[in-house]
This record gives sequence, C-alpha cells and structure tokens, in this order.
Amino acid sequence: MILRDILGNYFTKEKIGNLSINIVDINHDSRKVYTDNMFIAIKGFNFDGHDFIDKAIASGARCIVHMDKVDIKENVTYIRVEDTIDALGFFSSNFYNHPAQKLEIIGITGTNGKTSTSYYLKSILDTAKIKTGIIGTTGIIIEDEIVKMDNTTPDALALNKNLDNMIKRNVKVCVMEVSSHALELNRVDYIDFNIGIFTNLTKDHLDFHKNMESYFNAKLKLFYKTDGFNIVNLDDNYGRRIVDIVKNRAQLLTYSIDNKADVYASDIIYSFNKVDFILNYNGNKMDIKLNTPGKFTVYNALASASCAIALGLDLSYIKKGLEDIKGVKGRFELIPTNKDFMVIIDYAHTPDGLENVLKAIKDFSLGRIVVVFGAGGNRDKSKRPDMGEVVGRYADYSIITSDNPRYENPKSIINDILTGIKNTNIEYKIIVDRKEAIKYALYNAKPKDIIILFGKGHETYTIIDGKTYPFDEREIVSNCLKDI
Ligand SMILES: CC(=O)N[C@H]1[C@@H](OP(=O)(O)OP(=O)(O)OC[C@H]2O[C@@H](n3ccc(=O)[nH]c3=O)[C@H](O)[C@@H]2O)O[C@H](CO)[C@@H](O)[C@@H]1O[C@H](C)C(=O)N[C@@H](C)C(=O)N[C@H](CCC(=O)O)C(=O)O
Ligand SMILES: Nc1ncnc2c1ncn2[C@@H]1O[C@H](COP(=O)(O)OP(=O)(O)OP(=O)(O)O)[C@@H](O)[C@H]1O
Ligand SMILES: N[C@H](CCC[C@H](N)C(=O)O)C(=O)O
Ligand SMILES: [Mg+2]
Repeated sequence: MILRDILGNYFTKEKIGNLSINIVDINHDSRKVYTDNMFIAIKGFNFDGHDFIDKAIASGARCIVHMDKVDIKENVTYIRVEDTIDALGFFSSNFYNHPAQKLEIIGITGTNGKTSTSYYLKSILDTAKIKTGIIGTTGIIIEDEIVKMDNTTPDALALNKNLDNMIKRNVKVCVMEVSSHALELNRVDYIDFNIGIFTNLTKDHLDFHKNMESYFNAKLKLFYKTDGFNIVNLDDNYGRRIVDIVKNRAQLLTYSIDNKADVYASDIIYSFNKVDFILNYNGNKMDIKLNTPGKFTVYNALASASCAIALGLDLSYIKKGLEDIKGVKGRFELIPTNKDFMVIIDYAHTPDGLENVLKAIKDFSLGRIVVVFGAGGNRDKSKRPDMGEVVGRYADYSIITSDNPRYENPKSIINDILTGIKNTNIEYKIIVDRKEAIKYALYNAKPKDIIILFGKGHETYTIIDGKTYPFDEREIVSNCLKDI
C-alpha cells in the first residue's frame, strides 16, 4: 500500500521524505522487519523501539514512525507522531482495510469465564452454520487451525492482520476475549465492536491496575466501544454498575441467576459432572443440559445464549449448541484414570475461580478433595493469600507448588499463599517442583479422592527464570497412572 494511504488523515507532527513509496508490511519488532516495511517504534515496559531504528533500517525498513527526535537517513521516510501505540492502531487498521468493520466483532471481558464463554458461543454459532473465529487465551482459532499467541488479546497490528485473515477465510463472526491489559494499553482502540459481554469482576491483575476501581474502569471501556448490544451479568456488583453507566448508549441485554434479568436461569439442578437448568427469555422457556458442572458454567451459558439472542438467532440453536459442548481444554477437564480416584485439570488462577470450581464439586464429593496449586510469578501478589484461604476452606488436603514462577523465587510465591492457607485448618504439604507435586498427589491417592490440578489449564509449558520449558500435566498424569 502507498505510504500516503496508510497515513490517511492521521495527525502527524512532522513528515520527512517520500510519501509515495510502497509499503509491503508494518512491524513494531525490528527482528521481524524486512524489505519495504514500515517500522513503528514503541516504548514498551522493557525496551524502547527507538533503540532499534538503525537495525530496522538495516533490515529494509523504508519508513520509520517515531515519537522522539531521531537521526535522519537518506532514502528513508520519517513520520513523527504524538503516540506511536495510537499510530500502530490507526495505521494497522488502514493497512488491512479496516477488517473489524467487515466482521461482526463480539468482545468478551471480565475476570473469569472469557475463554469458556467464547467457546460456548462458537458452538452455538457453529450449530447455526455461521463461520466463527476466536481470538483469546488459547490462541487464534479459524476452523480446525489454532495459532498460539503470546497474549490473550494481541496488539493492534496482530489483531488487524488476523481479522483480515479471518475475512479472507470467509469468517463472519469473530469472538474476541478483551483483557483489561488490552483495554488499558490501547490494543483495541481502533477496533469496532458490535457486541460487548461482561462476565464478572473479582481480584486479579492488581499488580498492573493497582486497585479494583481502575481495573473496573479498564473493563468499562469496552462498553463504550460497542454499536450493537452490551450484554451484562446482573448478579455481579460491577455488572450492575456497568448497566447504570452505559444503559443509554447501546442496546442492553442482561442475564442472571439470582435476579430477574432479560435472560435468566431457573430450576437449576446441580450434579457432579453436569448441570441442568431452564433458560428463560421473553416468555420462552427452554431446558438446557450442560456437560460441565457448577453455577459458573450456567453463567457462561447465559452469557453466550444472550449474545446469540442479540444476534437474532433462533433459540433452538442455543440449546443444541450448548448441549453439544463436550468441554473446553483445561477448564474442568476430567482426565480418565481407570482407577478409584479422579483427576481434574482446571485453569482457575484467581480466588473467585478456585471458589467456583470447589463449590461446584463440594456437595458431590464422596472422598477427599485434594488440590495441587500455586500462583503465577510476576503477577498480582495480593491474590495469593486469598487463593490459599479459599483452598483451605473448601479442600481436604492441598499440595502447594509452583505455577509459572517467571522471574520470582517459587518459594516466596508459596510463602504468600501460606499466609492465607494458614488461616484455615487444612492439612497441606509444600512441594516446589510441580511435577513432583502432581506425582505425590497421585501416588498417595485414596479411594474416591478428587485430585484437582489448578492454574495451568490448557498450558503445555512452564515459565521459569523467564525461559519456557515443555510441561504438559496430561502427560505427567498419564505417566504416573502407568505406575499406579
Ligand atoms: C506488560 C505487557 O502487556 N507487555 C506487552 C508489551 O510488551 P513490552 O511493553 O514488554 O514490550 P518490550 O519488550 O518492552 O518492547 C518494546 C518495543 O520494542 C520492540 N523491540 C524489542 C526488542 C527488539 O529487539 N526489537 C524491537 O523492535 C518490541 O517489538 C516492542 O514494540 O507488548 C508486547 C507486544 O504487544 C506484548 O506481547 C507484551 O505482553 C506480555 C507478553 C505480557 O505478558 N502481557 C500480559 C501482562 C498481558 O497482556 N496479559 C493479558 C491477559 C491477562 C488475562 O489473562 O486476563 C493479555 O491480553 O495477554
Ligand atoms: N463465569 C465464571 N465465573 C467464575 N469462575 C469461572 C467462570 N468460568 C470459568 N471459571 C473458572 O475460571 C477458570 C478460567 O476460566 P476461563 O479460562 O474461561 O476464564 P478467562 O476469563 O478466559 O481467564 P483469563 O483471564 O486467564 O483468560 C476456569 O478454569 C474455571 O475454574
Ligand atoms: N492469563 C492469566 C492466567 C495465567 C495463569 C497462571 N498459569 C499464571 O501463570 O499465573 C494471566 O496472565 O494472569
Ligand atoms: Mg481467557
């Protein structure tokens, strides 16, 4: 695309050089730049992209977008802007011809349930034969292809590139998890959403947002960006605040279990590995049987059903779509053991996530609930004691271990968890090495035990000292089972 067209009417502070050059790609990472690229210098948390401008030019960049004063070289065009992250959003959208405007984009935000809700929604849309792509924690999904990404919500460049790819592959609806980081770090500023979904807000990411109010304000931004419906959980205190704040700006659809919302669940029957309920909407009643247990599962089903209703789908697709779901990888995933105890892998990594899953099984357990868990390093420290306390309240035995220590000392993460678990009477053991912790739980299993491995869910790696190593809990469990 001709550079002048990429710039469009964007406000620039200074332009030096030829604006008629052809740009074949945009990059903000000098390591990915090649001939005839535009390089956008971003100031990040670790590096300043301005330090890589020479490297980008050496690799073939013909246009540099920057904020700071830079040395001017021949045959390179320089565009100085106020904010390069904002420019990345605008230029990427222009370069890919505004893909977000051509797709139905559904954004899901909230502390827990985003990935699960996105898969539930996709199942409903698949049933209605509407081609759907997903962007989220498990990667970018189009048909059977899954491309893993570093982020739940990627940066504006990757977003536009992947949305464009979805259009080329005839996708009609994109269901996107929108993290609070993405909203705060301007990754979705130039993405137009048709529908926004709010799941819930509980303690997480306070390392980044500092307090619940700014975490809430980050999430709130999504509901100012929608032009169709805002879909909100009315049982959540923050959900009710969102309703009050945005009720007049887009159409609103609420869902609930404990309150009378537009879409609500009644007659819920909980079981160990499933949950049945009646979905009520506008005088219609429909019984739904889900293959995952718990109240949280009903919420995820209601959120996705409300979205299908907002899209104008027939209610029969909702029932079939939800009942067809066998499960989502790493979300209450039952691992076959062929033994007299049970193993579950689940991604809960917040106090609320842990509590929801533990509550769901507590009434149905016939033996002990044994929890193997840790907490991520270089992430919210304030949630760790609360996680310990929740496990202590609901489980019968716990092995406290590591979960992606990143650059932190795993022992000090465990100590943070201990300050909470010590407020309870649970018996526990510390085994820093997660593989050993899992082995211990399995080798010492008693009949009817439910062993839950929390925190890693779908992840097949572990991050220690900033390095990523293969780590698949399914594999570890299956190897242990051979010896038992
Ligand atoms: C804190 C944070 O969000 N960081 C994101 C940020 O990285 P950064 O600011 O550290 O970037 P940097 O490494 O300093 O680099 C600055 C610039 O220099 C460039 N560079 C760097 C090195 C080089 O040799 N050449 C070069 O050009 C980089 O391409 C970049 O443009 O920009 C990167 C590219 O977009 C992101 O991948 C990265 O997410 C990191 C991996 C991350 O862990 N983020 C987490 C906190 C996050 O965003 N999580 C949420 C999910 C939360 C949830 O589960 O709810 C998410 O949406 O993923
Ligand atoms: N609606 C919900 N409310 C509370 N907890 C939930 C809910 N749905 C799922 N969970 C629990 O939280 C865990 C994570 O669920 P899921 O991956 O769907 O959330 P997420 O919002 O995508 O998380 P992330 O922010 O890491 O992407 C699940 O494994 C389950 O234990
Ligand atoms: N996506 C979330 C959850 C990661 C879960 C856990 N495995 C960890 O490393 O903390 C985050 O970035 O906080
Ligand atoms: Mg997710």
